[in-house]
Amino acid sequence: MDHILAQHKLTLLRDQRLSSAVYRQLMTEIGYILCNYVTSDIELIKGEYEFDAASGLKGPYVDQKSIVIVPILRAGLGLANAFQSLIPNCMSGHIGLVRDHEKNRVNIYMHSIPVGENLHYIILDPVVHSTQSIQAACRIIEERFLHEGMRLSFEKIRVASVICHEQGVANFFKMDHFKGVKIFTVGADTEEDKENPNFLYPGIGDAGDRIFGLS
Ligand SMILES: O=P(O)(O)OC[C@H]1O[C@H](OP(=O)(O)OP(=O)(O)O)[C@H](O)[C@@H]1O
Ligand SMILES: O=c1cc[nH]c(=O)[nH]1
Repeated sequence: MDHILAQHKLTLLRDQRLSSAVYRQLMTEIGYILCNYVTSDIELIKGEYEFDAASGLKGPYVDQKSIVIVPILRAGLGLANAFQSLIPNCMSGHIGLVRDHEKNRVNIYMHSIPVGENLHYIILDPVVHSTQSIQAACRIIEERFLHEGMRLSFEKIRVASVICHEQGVANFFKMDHFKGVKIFTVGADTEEDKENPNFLYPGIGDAGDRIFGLS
């Protein structure tokens, strides 16, 4: 996402000296810009709203309930306020995941996902690294559809992120299973931290810990 203000704010987020308050604020500000981009190509269910009863004049409006934001806990919550501010009547789903570095997998500890025809899902996760977390999130949404006897088109899933690992995302797009998923990101790092390859370099640190005041 080539937006100069988003790039500027990503540069600031990379600063390890930031307080959690400033980190969260920057994350929210990036969230507003991301929300604008992520929703710009969604074929939303639009209608006409009569805003003047006397003249019968109408204008276009969006069926906000056709959008489901899905923050991946914890760090995805850092983007949720921005999306909820701009789409205040959207639905929210939640997916709780945590990476298990030793076993090289993610553990799912909760999920709550509304399902329906014509819904658009926006997965929120500031960091997309190996992509295991967004893969798990996509599969959970897919399974929820199957459970309800419906088939999910992955074209209905968008991912909003702040920083991605270039190689991780390239690998993700080679997987036929997730064909149709779009990832929106502000920056892409090519390197991992030499001392701890579970983190990107320069990255934005441990997003969950930094948002919630643990580092
Ligand atoms: O693409 P991946 O390799 O899966 O890594 C990205 C995930 O890792 C972090 O979450 P973490 O598991 O640390 O949990 P947290 O959000 O609770 O900190 C981050 O918030 C992403 O969800
Ligand atoms: O928070 C996170 C998660 C994965 N990789 C990172 O660099 N940061």
